[in-house]
Amino acid sequence: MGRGSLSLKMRGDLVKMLLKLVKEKREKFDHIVIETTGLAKPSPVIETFCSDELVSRHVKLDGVVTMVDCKHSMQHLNEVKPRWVVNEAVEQVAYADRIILNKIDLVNDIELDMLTRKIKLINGMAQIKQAKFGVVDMDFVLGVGGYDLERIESEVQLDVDHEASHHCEDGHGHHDGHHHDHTHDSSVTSVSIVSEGMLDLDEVNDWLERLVDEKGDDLYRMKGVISVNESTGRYVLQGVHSMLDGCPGKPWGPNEKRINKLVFIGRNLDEAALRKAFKGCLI
Ligand SMILES: Nc1nc2c(ncn2[C@@H]2O[C@H](COP(=O)(O)OP(=O)(O)OP(=O)(O)O)[C@@H](O)[C@H]2O)c(=O)[nH]1
Repeated sequence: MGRGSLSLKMRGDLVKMLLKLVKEKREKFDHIVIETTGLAKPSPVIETFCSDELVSRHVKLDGVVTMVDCKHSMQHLNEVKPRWVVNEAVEQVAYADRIILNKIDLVNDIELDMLTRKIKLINGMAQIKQAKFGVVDMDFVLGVGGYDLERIESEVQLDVDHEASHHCEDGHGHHDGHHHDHTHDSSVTSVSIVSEGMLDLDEVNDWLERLVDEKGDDLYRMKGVISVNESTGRYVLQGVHSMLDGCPGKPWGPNEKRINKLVFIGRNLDEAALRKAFKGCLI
């Protein structure tokens, strides 16, 4: 697909092409893989699947896979653009469900570690795999279920260490590196909240509706598994910009710790405000 943003015409072409494939060749494929150029913004392609009624009736967006060239991408991720210009490299990392760190043979361990940290600060949600010549298991890139509420649980695998690398309450010895990353950071980051406790579902809904109303454009993706005062007690959520989706998840086990896990990826996220709003929903 072409460069830059997906114009209305290109989006129309994409819709036409998808519908044609479905109509004429439905039995001949299991998946459709769309490869964008290195300069494409992912959100218009994603939106095409979520907002076009005909398309969403026939095909489902499985996930966004981003291939990162370890040798050259740090330079692109750090590129400072004018305020109104998006950094496509950052956007492509931010929207990804899966990230392949390719060409690891061309960088040393320190470079690889710095790049991995940089990427995790932008996207604390994606699963990351290292590769040479793009070799990864098929399962890593197909059948991802990145937008599937039933799969949210396995997608939001935040542990305490992971959490520590995403904000400044960090006592794990990589404080310096973390700080360093922040000072050069682009405005696209992840905020993850991992916390025990029960939440009032109505309050959560009010909070998130307000959030997407006010910040929908800047809120790229959101996923969460939370413990609530209703139904089975477990509730799963996912969102892209102003589209929010949620439903009860599988019940908590009798001895299972009820840990809320939420990840937000977006531009100019106000971490303190998100944490405060989360706390405000605790019962
Ligand atoms: N050493 C090394 N070379 C690689 C690896 N993967 C790809 N290459 C080589 O890098 C060169 C450029 O390939 P890519 O970076 O994949 O470029 P491309 O995907 O064809 O081009 P774009 O889609 O425009 O990025 C080719 O010669 C590949 O053989 C790798 O893991 N290690």
